[in-house]
Amino acid sequence: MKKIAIIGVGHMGGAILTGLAKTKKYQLLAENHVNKRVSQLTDKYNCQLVYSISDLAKLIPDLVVITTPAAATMEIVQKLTILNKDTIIVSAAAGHSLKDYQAKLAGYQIARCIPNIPVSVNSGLTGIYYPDDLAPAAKDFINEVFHDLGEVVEVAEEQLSIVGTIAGCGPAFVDVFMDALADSGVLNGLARELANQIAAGMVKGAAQLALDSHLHPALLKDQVCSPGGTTIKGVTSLEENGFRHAVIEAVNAANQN
Ligand SMILES: NC(=O)C1=CN([C@@H]2O[C@H](COP(=O)(O)OP(=O)(O)OC[C@H]3O[C@@H](n4cnc5c(N)ncnc54)[C@H](OP(=O)(O)O)[C@@H]3O)[C@@H](O)[C@H]2O)C=CC1
Ligand SMILES: O=C(O)[C@@H]1CCC=N1
Repeated sequence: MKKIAIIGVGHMGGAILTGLAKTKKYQLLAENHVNKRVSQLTDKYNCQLVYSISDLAKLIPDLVVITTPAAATMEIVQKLTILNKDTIIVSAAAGHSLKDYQAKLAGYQIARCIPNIPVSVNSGLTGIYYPDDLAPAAKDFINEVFHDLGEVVEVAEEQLSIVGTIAGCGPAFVDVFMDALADSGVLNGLARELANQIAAGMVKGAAQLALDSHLHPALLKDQVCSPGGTTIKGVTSLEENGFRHAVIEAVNAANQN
């Protein structure tokens, strides 16, 4: 069984750990500060937790996934030179270029990715940048792991930021949308739980239809808007209130780093 280590078991690291645990394909390792939240999670998923990079190195992971805050990442990366040279490293931390990693980890196979939080339910979308000189076996293994967590989109490094903003930050934007939909349900007398269920189920179905049909979203929208009907009145209200502009501005705001 291949060993996968997560460094920094926060929201993202925990989501990856959770999704990978469900596959039962890998031996899972984790490194974090001493933290009850983390030990509870690693206990739940039978994942070996260590508190230092030197202890992690002794376990000889095949793949290390870095999910630490950007500000802490380079300090941690510096310590990774004690890992076995065959260890593949993939960083999910935003804010550092591949060159930054290569400068500190000469000779290692390294890639960058931006996953999203639905990896915890194996329905994620991960943008990955593979440098040209990455060994095919390393690329194949990273691909396999992130395919186990959902969809994978291979992108150039300069596209990783915007892909990561839409896919990585996007779940939060959709969550705000779902919460607002549920609020409107509650305003109209629905119980909160039912309103949440309806909002999430609707978003899931609309996304599935878009994926399965490959139709442009505008055409899908047209299918719902009956002439003179209720939906076009709602769409008109969204346009009047700058919904599209608000979404584009949100992505632009999040993409500034
Ligand atoms: N959240 C998301 O949806 C996504 C996040 N990312 C990226 O993932 C990274 C983490 O984000 P997120 O999970 O949201 O943040 P969190 O704050 O939830 O998690 C960070 C984790 O890293 C741990 N940590 C901090 N410093 C160290 C260290 N020196 N050594 C080991 N572990 C450390 C923290 O431990 P402790 O809490 O004990 O201090 C915590 O468990 C960021 O770089 C972010 O850009 C990328 C895509 C999506
Ligand atoms: O909020 C953040 O900075 C990270 C990057 C993508 C999603 N979460």
